[in-house]
Amino acid sequence: MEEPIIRVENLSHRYSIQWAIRDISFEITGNGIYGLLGSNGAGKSTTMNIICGVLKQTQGDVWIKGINLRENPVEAKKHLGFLPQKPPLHSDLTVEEYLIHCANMRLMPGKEIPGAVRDVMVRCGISHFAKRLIRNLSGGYQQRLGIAQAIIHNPDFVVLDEPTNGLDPNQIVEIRHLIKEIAEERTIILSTHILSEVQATCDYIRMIEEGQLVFAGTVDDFDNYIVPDTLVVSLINTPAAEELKAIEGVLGVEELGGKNYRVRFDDATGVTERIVETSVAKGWRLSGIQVEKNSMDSIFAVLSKK
Ligand SMILES: Nc1ncnc2c1ncn2[C@@H]1O[C@H](COP(=O)(O)OP(=O)(O)OP(=O)(O)O)[C@@H](O)[C@H]1O
Repeated sequence: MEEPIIRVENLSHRYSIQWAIRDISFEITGNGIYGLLGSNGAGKSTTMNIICGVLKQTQGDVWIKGINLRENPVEAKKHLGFLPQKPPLHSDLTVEEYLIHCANMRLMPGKEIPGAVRDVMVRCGISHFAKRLIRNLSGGYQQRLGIAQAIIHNPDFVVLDEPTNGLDPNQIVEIRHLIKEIAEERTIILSTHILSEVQATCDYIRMIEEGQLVFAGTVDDFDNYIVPDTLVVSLINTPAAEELKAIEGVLGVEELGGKNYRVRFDDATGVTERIVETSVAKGWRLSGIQVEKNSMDSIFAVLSKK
């Protein structure tokens, strides 16, 4: 069986008496972008800091490519890149000097460093700023450099903490594009509390609430976590709500104004068929019928029990 890129087993941590995270277990085998979701104080940073070897857990274990992070941190971290919320940039260095410094910190062999720096600058679209002081870069380019330092040693696993925080809308689009590109060859865990970011960027979701894992699945699984129970129906020759309510399987009808009705049901397929048939029989002239999906916000609220 394929070795997971990361395996987290029964991870628990307490700062003082209160547990910040409790018994979190998951593993990731394939490439792609995993969104780490959770409300404020849910335990995301604690989990990420442990996974990145910045914080020592109270209990449990983390393996990166089969290497135990607690027992063999230097080896495990060779496969790991990390961009904290505040990128660890040195404003008085140039882009190139800083990346050489990062490569040295990563214990890369000296002869590999110039090539690696060149490659990562091309990859992250910052080659033209190689000689520029970091303090003179815009926020978007500083974030590109933050991503470059996280992947300079070509790790299989990269953790990004709120990577688009503080960027303007154009920079956000560019950084998301870059993250998707680098995820083609590696696994990324991306922490965010912006649900539209998860929808735009991630393939999978892990959600933590009150220190426990409450969801693990694809973005589609998350989207469909609450089974829809309403349809929006548009009828050109508007009937009285009672007529719709009389259709078998319809549990309630709300008039939305114009030609639209919200219909609550117990079985989507059966009710849709019966509404279409009744509309034809009664000449209502159906112009639209669609199941109403729950928004990611409402699913997030249910999972975080708010
Ligand atoms: N250094 C610390 N000392 C004591 N308690 C802490 C410390 N850091 C975090 N906590 C507590 O641990 C719990 C989890 O916090 P954590 O920062 O991991 O959550 P989070 O999901 O990252 O939140 P946010 O989105 O607000 O950053 C919270 O109750 C928090 O108050």
